[in-house]
Amino acid sequence: MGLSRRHFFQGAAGIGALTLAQAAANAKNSDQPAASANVGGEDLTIINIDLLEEQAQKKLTAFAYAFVSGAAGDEWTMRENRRAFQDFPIMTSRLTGIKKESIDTRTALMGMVLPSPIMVAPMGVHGVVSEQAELATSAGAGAAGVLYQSSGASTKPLEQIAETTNGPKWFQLYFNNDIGVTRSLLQRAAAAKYSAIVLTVDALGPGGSDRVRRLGTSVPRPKFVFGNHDPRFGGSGDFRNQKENLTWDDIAFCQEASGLPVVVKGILRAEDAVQAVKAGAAAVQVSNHGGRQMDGVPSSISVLPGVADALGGKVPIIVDGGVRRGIDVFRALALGADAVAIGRPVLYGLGVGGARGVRSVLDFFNTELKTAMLLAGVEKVDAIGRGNIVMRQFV
Ligand SMILES: Cc1cc2nc3c(=O)[nH]c(=O)nc-3n(C[C@H](O)[C@H](O)[C@H](O)COP(=O)(O)O)c2cc1C
Ligand SMILES: O=C(O)C(=O)c1ccccc1
Repeated sequence: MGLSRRHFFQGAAGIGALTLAQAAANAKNSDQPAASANVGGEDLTIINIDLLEEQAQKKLTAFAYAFVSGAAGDEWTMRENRRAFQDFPIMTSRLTGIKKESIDTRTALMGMVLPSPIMVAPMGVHGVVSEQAELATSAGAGAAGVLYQSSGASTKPLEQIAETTNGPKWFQLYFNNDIGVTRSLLQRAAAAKYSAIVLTVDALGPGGSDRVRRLGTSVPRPKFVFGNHDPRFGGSGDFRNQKENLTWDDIAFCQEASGLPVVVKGILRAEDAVQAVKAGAAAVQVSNHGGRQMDGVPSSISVLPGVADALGGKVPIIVDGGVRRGIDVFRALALGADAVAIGRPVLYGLGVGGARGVRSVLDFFNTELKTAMLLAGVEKVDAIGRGNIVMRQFV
């Protein structure tokens, strides 16, 4: 099997294959992150993410740590998100003549060229972790040159977040029962120059966990603030009034109301991925919400190859869940992802080191990814493919 992967396609309309060179020519976002202003906090030396989590546990309030680290039920899916990477050992190529300086992580995605295939997954209420909340997280992501997926349930309003980051950004939507509220959020996201809508389809609300419940009233509980719905910031509606009975038609609504491409987040089943594209999705995000909604569903990485085969390169695939090492990013790319989103580690970085802590976490992943590419003998992200994995399950 060859190592080369499919070309990238732009949008659900199938405009055609977009090579890296073409995408670079079209790119709205520079492939070099702009010099970052006002990135506060503290640079962190990250040995690994488990050690960072230990530091975060010491520094955060008991509630904040339980809220971020927890997952639904017995947390089997959350553990499985990490364990299942081990089902896919990496196959390397030797004597390739590739050297460190020529490793190129640039990634063509939805008409942009990103410096790396790593992005920040949408997470609600960063205010629970840090006073500056999403303003610090998004600034840190921008400084690292990493795309920021901004949660619809952010503490700060989406406009303020957009002003703070100098990097590319997508807006994640929790579809409101009140269609007027949903339309207004979509229009605000477009006006604030988010370049895609991420429609989350796997969640009913904030993820509860036994870790949070067992704290009971023994610890202070912050009030969740939802900046996008706060009338003081031009918002309306109640965040909790979320539409449970989403249908395929809601994808087209998001596209039409915003004029932006729609990424459907929370897909596990290959048939759902195909249906999402038929319904107008410009990309699919394979995810189980970090195991925070339904426990017992499979890990993201285990279902990724099936989704990739079913979509056959028609639209880009983003994957998230349990990514804690550069080699995890590498494995996800090899199994068919075009980009990889990181969740909890980013909030641990925020809690321990503010904006600079976030940048340190993202730099850690980028550095580890480059090392993995060098050691595997692959020069470009686009050339990472199934040939880089020992396919024990899928031969
Ligand atoms: C504290 C927290 C809040 C989250 N909030 C959202 C959210 O608002 N919207 C959403 O689509 N996903 C949300 N997620 C899920 C993440 O986008 C992502 O799917 C998951 O965290 C990835 O797994 P990882 O944490 O193992 O990297 C949240 C996850 C965490 C940990
Ligand atoms: O906790 C979550 O996983 C989540 O999606 C969420 C939703 C709303 C507010 C905060 C977090």
